[in-house]
Amino acid sequence: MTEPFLLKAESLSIHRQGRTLVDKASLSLQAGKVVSLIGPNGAGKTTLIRALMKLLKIDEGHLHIKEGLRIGYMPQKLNLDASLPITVLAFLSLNQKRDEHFFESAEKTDVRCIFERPMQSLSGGELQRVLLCRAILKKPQLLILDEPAQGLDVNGQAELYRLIAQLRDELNCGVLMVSHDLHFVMAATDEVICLNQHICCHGHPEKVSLHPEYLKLFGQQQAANVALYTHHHDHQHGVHGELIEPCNHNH
Ligand SMILES: Nc1ncnc2c1ncn2[C@@H]1O[C@H](COP(=O)(O)OP(=O)(O)OP(=O)(O)O)[C@@H](O)[C@H]1O
Repeated sequence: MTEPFLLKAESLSIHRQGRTLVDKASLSLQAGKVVSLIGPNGAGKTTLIRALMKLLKIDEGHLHIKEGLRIGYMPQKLNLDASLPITVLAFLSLNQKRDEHFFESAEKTDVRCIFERPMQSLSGGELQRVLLCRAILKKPQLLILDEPAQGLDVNGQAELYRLIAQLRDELNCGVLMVSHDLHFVMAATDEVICLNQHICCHGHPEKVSLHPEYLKLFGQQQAANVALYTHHHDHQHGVHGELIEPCNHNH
């Protein structure tokens, strides 16, 4: 019998140095579904996803992982040694054959054109695309992305979330991503899990965005986002973004 889930966590708790970092968290991930993990700084998001990948010891609870599950992971940070320059191509080739799939993955994530560039010279958006490319090289059934759009401007974020949705469709993989970009999370996610050590609320983005626990944690930020996206535009911009003085219509 095939399991309906790729990964299922039941009441996972992680304690370190007398502190509870994750408290009885339960979740389930399926092929073709995007789940976003949101929560304030220090809420335990990275700790939880590292535990789901068995990179950290779980103190209580159960973790069921589909046999042979291939996970592609995009970490939050990449520590590169500045004294050891490495090109994008060499970085992606570490432990990886340069076969047809390798070049297809590079095409999909649009990194082929930067193969010869040193990793240290990449812009934030280019680096995120390279890390995403590396995450899909092993043909993952589950993609785990830790703040994939960090440091990108609004257009860069929109582009990256579009790419993630496209990869989900093409690979039919499950996606679990940690995000702080509530605006995009709400638009690009099948399920939102709001974590603050314990899971405060979860479900469809529209439902979660109205949940009292969510509003307590993110109400102000959401209000600011709404203000940002619906600000009163009482001026005009020229083609280069310059401000054009309002005209006086004295007819
Ligand atoms: N090995 C450890 N021992 C003790 N405390 C730890 C350990 N690892 C993480 N922590 C603490 O656990 C808390 C949760 O950290 P974590 O990185 O999971 O949060 P996060 O939700 O991913 O935060 P951010 O949004 O800032 O990335 C933090 O207070 C962190 O200092």
